Amino acid sequence: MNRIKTDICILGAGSGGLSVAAGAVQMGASVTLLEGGKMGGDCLNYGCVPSKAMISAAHYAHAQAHSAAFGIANVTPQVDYAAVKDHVHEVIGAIAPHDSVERFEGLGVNVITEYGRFISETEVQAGDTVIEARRFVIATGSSPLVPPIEGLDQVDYLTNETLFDLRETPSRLVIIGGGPIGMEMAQAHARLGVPVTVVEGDKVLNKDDPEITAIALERIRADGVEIEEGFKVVTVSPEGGVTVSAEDGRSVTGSHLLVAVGRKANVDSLDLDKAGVKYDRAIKVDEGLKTSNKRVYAIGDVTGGLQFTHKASYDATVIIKSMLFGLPSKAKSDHIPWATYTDPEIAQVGLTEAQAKKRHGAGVEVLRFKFAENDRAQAEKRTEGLIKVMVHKGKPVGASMVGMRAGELIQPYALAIANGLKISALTSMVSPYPTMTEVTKRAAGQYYVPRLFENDTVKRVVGFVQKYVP
Ligand SMILES: Cc1cc2nc3c(=O)[nH]c(=O)nc-3n(C[C@H](O)[C@H](O)[C@H](O)COP(=O)(O)OP(=O)(O)OC[C@H]3O[C@@H](n4cnc5c(N)ncnc54)[C@H](O)[C@@H]3O)c2cc1C
Ligand SMILES: NC(=O)c1ccc[n+]([C@@H]2O[C@H](COP(=O)([O-])OP(=O)(O)OC[C@H]3O[C@@H](n4cnc5c(N)ncnc54)[C@H](O)[C@@H]3O)[C@@H](O)[C@H]2O)c1
Repeated sequence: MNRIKTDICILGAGSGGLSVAAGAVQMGASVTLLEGGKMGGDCLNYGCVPSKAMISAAHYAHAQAHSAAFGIANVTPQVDYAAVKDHVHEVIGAIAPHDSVERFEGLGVNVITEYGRFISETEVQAGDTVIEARRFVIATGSSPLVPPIEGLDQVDYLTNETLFDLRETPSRLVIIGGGPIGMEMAQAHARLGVPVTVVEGDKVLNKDDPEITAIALERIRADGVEIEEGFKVVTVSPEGGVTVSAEDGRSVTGSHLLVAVGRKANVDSLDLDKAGVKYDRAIKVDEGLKTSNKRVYAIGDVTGGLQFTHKASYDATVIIKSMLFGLPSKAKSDHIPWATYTDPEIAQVGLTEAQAKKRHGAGVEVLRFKFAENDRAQAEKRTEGLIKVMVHKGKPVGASMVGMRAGELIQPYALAIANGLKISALTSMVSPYPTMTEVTKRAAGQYYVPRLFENDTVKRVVGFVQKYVP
């Protein structure tokens, strides 16, 4: 058995682990990084990257079939599903060098391509190496949750770990779960010509503001996605390919089944008890992302909560400050945005309207601005869209958005909320015309409409100045 000593040992080379490794080694710490699966983790190999690459292919298919409004004849897209998957893997391949063993070794990180598990409070074993470290970082991510639904183990089903390797075109895709994975993949497949049914136990996209999601759902349904809400799957059978059935007797049959019902933290093989690290469904961390063993941090999906790539990278910045410089550092979550890449996209930062009213009561003002009033949206014929901004004491506390590229357009509000800026910071920004981002400024401008345009005092002052000031 080899024994090595290092300042920082990181378990998992996904978004969180790689961010810690790159930051810590370049600031002078000795770093050992363990990865038993693929470098880049879920995001690169089975998550964000392949899903967005598929969505991009679906966008081109949809555009071919919907160009007549611009004076260009619609054509029926000739989709080669296997070639779409080639494109997906090309994109993964293009990004992979950035996350590779070679790049990280080049930065000075000691990379061990093995899974690690704790053997004591200060040691981890990976293959035939025992690593003793000053600090450990658990960044082992999450896996698709496969619920104990009767009959599910009797059929072939897909998850995000296998979907992007499927090369035969489904004749009908049934998706269990109408969260972001389910809805992004449903619309992408529908646009690529695959009939799709989503079955959802609750409401689809239920973590977002319903006024916002209703606008996206209109277009998703128009693309041909069938949605069955209140359809909690209780049995699955191989009948007719694959059939899912709900408690109330409804059933849906397809050729392929995608299970997208949430995530399970990767804690099982870590021997956390030997490290004195407490966990239940996820690893428990304090505000500084330390576990119950103060030498061990946990970041990203394995801690539950918001499960996004940018959240895992943010967690990395929080712990680097405390591990490398011994400074106090606390993770916040109010300023973490998210976007769901349906078309139109849905984006959120801070509080939704319901959350803001619950937290701040009647003191919350909700500003609204429709994309239809934006000239660029008119030129693009993408007028379906809405931004809502929740303001408390002159500061935005949340923004919810639906519309073309909402994931990009939400960012001025992510900046404002992260830095506690006033709504006037948004209105004093000058946006180039004609851009979609003008909607963010125009929404903020609504704050001043009653204060400036519907205000008798302002009118009196202006009248006085016009009459008496030369
Ligand atoms: C289909 C899909 C689409 C998504 N789209 C988006 C998106 O558009 N935007 C977004 O922000 N987020 C998206 N996400 C979420 C995002 O992928 C995750 O939040 C992110 O990957 C979490 O990063 P992480 O570092 O915590 O974990 P991961 O990226 O999962 O990395 C964990 C790594 O740890 C390794 N590992 C596990 N156990 C051990 C061990 N014992 N020793 C060593 N290594 C170990 C694993 O092999 C893995 O490589 C998506 C997820 C899915 C499934
Ligand atoms: N654009 C993005 O940033 C993006 C995209 C995809 C995934 N993700 C991340 O991955 C996570 C997981 O996504 P997800 O869509 O798998 O999970 P999710 O938890 O967001 O949604 C799962 C859905 O499945 C439903 N469900 C559960 N059991 C069911 C049953 N038996 N029958 C019918 N419906 C059932 C739930 O009610 C829920 O709405 C997300 O929360 C997010 O953090 C992010």
